[in-house]
Amino acid sequence: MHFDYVWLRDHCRSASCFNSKTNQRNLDTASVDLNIRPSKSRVDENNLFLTWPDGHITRYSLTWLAQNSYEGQKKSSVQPRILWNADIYSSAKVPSASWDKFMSCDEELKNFLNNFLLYGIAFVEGVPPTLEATETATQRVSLIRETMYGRMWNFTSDFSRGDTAYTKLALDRHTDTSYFQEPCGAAFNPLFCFISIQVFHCLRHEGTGGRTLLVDGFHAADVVLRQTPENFALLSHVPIKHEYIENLSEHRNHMIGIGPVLNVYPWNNELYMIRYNNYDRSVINTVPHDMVRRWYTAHRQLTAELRRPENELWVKLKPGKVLFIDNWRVLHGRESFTGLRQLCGCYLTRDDVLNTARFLGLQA
Ligand SMILES: C[N+](C)(C)CCCC[C@H](N)C(=O)O
Ligand SMILES: O=C(O)CCC(=O)C(=O)O
Ligand SMILES: [Fe+2]
Repeated sequence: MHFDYVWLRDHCRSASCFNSKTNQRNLDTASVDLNIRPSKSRVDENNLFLTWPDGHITRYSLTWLAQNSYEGQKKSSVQPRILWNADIYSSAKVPSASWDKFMSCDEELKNFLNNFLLYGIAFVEGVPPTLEATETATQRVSLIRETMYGRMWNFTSDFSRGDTAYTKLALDRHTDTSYFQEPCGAAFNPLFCFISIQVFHCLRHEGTGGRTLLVDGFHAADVVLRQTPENFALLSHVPIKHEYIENLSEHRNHMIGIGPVLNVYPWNNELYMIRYNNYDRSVINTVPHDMVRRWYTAHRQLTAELRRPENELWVKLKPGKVLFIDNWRVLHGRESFTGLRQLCGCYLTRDDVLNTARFLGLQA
């Protein structure tokens, strides 16, 4: 492990430098000489002690240093995940949470969130097929993220908005709100059918088709990384625009989100977000001419992985079965359909989902 002296001085956890009640730094970092060196140092079995030129003594536990070193972070992952194709997910027989227990028992919520973090999708069954119950279920997990689609949405194929989601057409796999600077997490109830973590809940459906398609974007990206690392690198470095332009008399919106298709933490190359929406991808003018073709080649390889039939998990959402989707990881789509099909759901704020998970003791 390597530590810089200025870093060590900045991370002093003594009472005068750090308020352990608020977990906030008291020390004014700008007052530390950038060339500071301790005048004395000492180690015992568990601690390192440094005495600074002004006489101030800092004690670091060796465990704390190991946990917080760059070398330690580089080797560990921020969030454990199980990458899946249809077979892996089905064989895992991941249980759905049941509505009553989900609402009343923290252990049930914890199991639900654990599955959600591991697989990027999770279900709650037995939810009343109403907007209100969907909202109640969602609030157990997170704050609801209000967007230009509203807080809770209740949508059907009435073309009430300038987007293909509001039709009976098939939708190929995609992530939602790729045109936001920070895409939502989601939930769907098929009045219901749920999606950001998005919630989809299919409230009712009379007719044919309309199954939901789910694909683990991280599984596909991982194959690209292992087979063709230079393509993974392109997709994780080249910024791309996504755009939503709606021009209806009651709804005028123009959203632009810019960022790479694959988003990775720079210190360990761990993937944390995929933005993939070929419908909403905008003009590519952020890429130098000599890179454009290589980017398309990389994008094609990712698309081919995402489209492998063995990676497709098809589910028929029934009223009462709420689907939560980590919209930063799992792509969703749907079959075309006939008849009446109504879904309600909402977007979630990712910070608040992770907050709930951490509160329950999960690594997130
Ligand atoms: C209907 N509902 C509000 C859930 C989604 C509408 C968003 C559709 C958009 N093309 C996107 O992919 O973000
Ligand atoms: O109709 C569906 O099942 C989902 C449509 C969709 O992709 C969306 O609303 O984001
Ligand atoms: Fe969508």
